[in-house]
Amino acid sequence: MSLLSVQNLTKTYGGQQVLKNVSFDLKKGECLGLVGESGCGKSTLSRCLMRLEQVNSGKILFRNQEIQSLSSRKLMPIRKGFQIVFQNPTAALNPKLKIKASLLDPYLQYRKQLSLRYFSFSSKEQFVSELLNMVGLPASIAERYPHELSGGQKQRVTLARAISIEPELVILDEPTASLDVISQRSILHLLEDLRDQLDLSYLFISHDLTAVKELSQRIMVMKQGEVVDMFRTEELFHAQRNPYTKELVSIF
Ligand SMILES: Nc1ncnc2c1ncn2[C@@H]1O[C@H](COP(=O)(O)OP(=O)(O)OP(=O)(O)O)[C@@H](O)[C@H]1O
Repeated sequence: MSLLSVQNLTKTYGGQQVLKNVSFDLKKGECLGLVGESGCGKSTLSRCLMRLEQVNSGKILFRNQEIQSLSSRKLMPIRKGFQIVFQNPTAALNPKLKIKASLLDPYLQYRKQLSLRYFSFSSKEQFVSELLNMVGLPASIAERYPHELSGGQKQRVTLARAISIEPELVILDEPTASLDVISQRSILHLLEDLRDQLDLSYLFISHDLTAVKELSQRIMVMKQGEVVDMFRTEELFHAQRNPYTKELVSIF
């Protein structure tokens, strides 16, 4: 069974069709990479999948359940199964909240529907420290504010927050784009570790074909709102690739 199934998704802004019949499946345990030039609709797709935007037509099925037009109340118990990590961790964290408050927020929101497998909750302090430990940060970070952290540390915090309710799927929308090369590498390694330890599936959106190649089992290529190519990662250099994929490969 597919964890996520997207069928003929269409999204229009004004008169501009930004997503054109986008269809794909993502299997449990899989990392599906998504690449394509700036403006091709990658972030719009991720916002539609998260139901931050309403689609014009098409279906989004999570665990075989249609979610594209569910009410907020009906979506709530399903919504805990998928989380998103954005490109800019500074914008994703409330500057007025200490890290511990940001980390507790999703748990407190969903606690009635949660039965945790990997984390335990005996106290707020212990839970926050377990989360920080999972993303390679010291427990003392809990008492700090976002502006007291580096970009790499902030992205680790947003990852800790995303995994705190043990989702099955995490949408990674260019999670390393705002970081320096060394921090990018360590976040990629962390993503690999978290996937293995927490049995996660990823939709990994990135401009960085090298990073996508490293983390993903399959790669999907978008151009001007359409999926133009989809293949197993080891087939990236095969002759039958779409000309646009070949163009992307030649840049890297
Ligand atoms: N809220 C909006 N209102 C109107 N147009 C929008 C809106 N959001 C995105 N667009 C347009 O939709 C198209 C796709 O944008 P989107 O941000 O999804 O691309 P992207 O592939 O994620 O780009 P990047 O890699 O630069 O983040 C662009 O032409 C953009 O201008």
